[in-house]
Amino acid sequence: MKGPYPEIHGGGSLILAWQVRNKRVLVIGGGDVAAGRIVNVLNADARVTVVSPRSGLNDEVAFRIAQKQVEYVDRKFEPSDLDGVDMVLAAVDDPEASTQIYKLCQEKKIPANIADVPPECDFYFGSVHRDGPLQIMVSTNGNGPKLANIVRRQIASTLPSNIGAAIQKVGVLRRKLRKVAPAQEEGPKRMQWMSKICEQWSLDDLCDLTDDDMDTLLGFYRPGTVPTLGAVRLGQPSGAYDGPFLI
Ligand SMILES: C[C@@]1(CC(=O)O)C2=NC(=C\c3[nH]c(c(CCC(=O)O)c3CC(=O)O)Cc3[nH]c(c(CC(=O)O)c3CCC(=O)O)/C=C3\N/C(=C\2)[C@@H](CCC(=O)O)[C@]3(C)CC(=O)O)/[C@H]1CCC(=O)O
Ligand SMILES: NC(=O)c1ccc[n+]([C@@H]2O[C@H](COP(=O)([O-])OP(=O)(O)OC[C@H]3O[C@@H](n4cnc5c(N)ncnc54)[C@H](O)[C@@H]3O)[C@@H](O)[C@H]2O)c1
Repeated sequence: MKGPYPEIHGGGSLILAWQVRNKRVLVIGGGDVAAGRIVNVLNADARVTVVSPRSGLNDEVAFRIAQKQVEYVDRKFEPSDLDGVDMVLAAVDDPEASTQIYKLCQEKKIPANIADVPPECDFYFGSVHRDGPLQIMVSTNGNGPKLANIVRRQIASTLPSNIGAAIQKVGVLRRKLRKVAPAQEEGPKRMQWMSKICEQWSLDDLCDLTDDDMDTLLGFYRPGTVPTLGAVRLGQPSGAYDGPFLI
């Protein structure tokens, strides 16, 4: 029966923003695919260890090892490498080793991605656009990785060039707001106010917000009332403001 709720269309993946900061990620292999994986997890602030014979390292992986961006073990994978590891990314050109790695990870309940072997992946990578705090991932759920890349680039080309910078400013403002309006009394109103700022201010205005502007804005924070940036710049003191409001 068709209810009033969203219909279920199974067969997708659960797309999440996995917080791996300071988690231990083991990358097995040191070739081209491993190099890409390493960039992905370093950008998410993980602690990365690479296991691969030195003879198989590509230039980029060798560079990151030399720069101490990752820890390095110069040999083939051994099962003890999995001790204390939170995530495994395997990119080796040896199907037997890949399968052994995946089985061990399953036994130890360590989430694993084995490049090129979809049935041996607890999660797939996607094609990612990054602009500061903004990340957009496109997945074709294993159907067409090249098309994921094409769709991602098409989406990215439609985005305003200052969207990442604007989002970064909103992040700072939200953190300041939470101090001014604690959740117990102000939770829902605070969220409404933040949503209105995002809807009514232009991206340029958000980008232009200085630290001082934010303090002024929050100085006359009143739930349900959103001033313009121009009004903020007039620097009216807290509570006494009756200039041009947007709502
Ligand atoms: C997103 C991205 C991240 C990354 O891996 O870096 C990624 N593949 C990328 C590129 C790419 N990979 C391949 C080609 C050659 C052209 C082609 O085959 O289409 C190209 C294109 C290129 O290189 O430009 C070969 C390939 N890939 C897989 C197989 C095995 C198979 O399909 O059975 C084969 C061998 C097929 C064969 O031998 O025939 C499998 C997977 N690849 C995935 C992710 C996962 C599903 C993602 C999704 O469906 O959306 C999944 C399931 C598992 C995983 O690896 O996590 C990255 C795009 C990032 C970007 O560039 O923006
Ligand atoms: N999913 C994808 O998007 C995608 C794209 C291209 C290739 N691939 C696949 O990913 C795998 C890796 O590709 P690549 O281009 O990086 O290959 P590559 O040949 O450049 O690198 C293989 C690496 O594995 C290392 N290695 C081999 N056996 C090992 C072991 N037992 N322990 C530790 N390290 C070991 C080698 O030293 C080398 O560094 C291949 O199976 C390839 O077909 C996947």
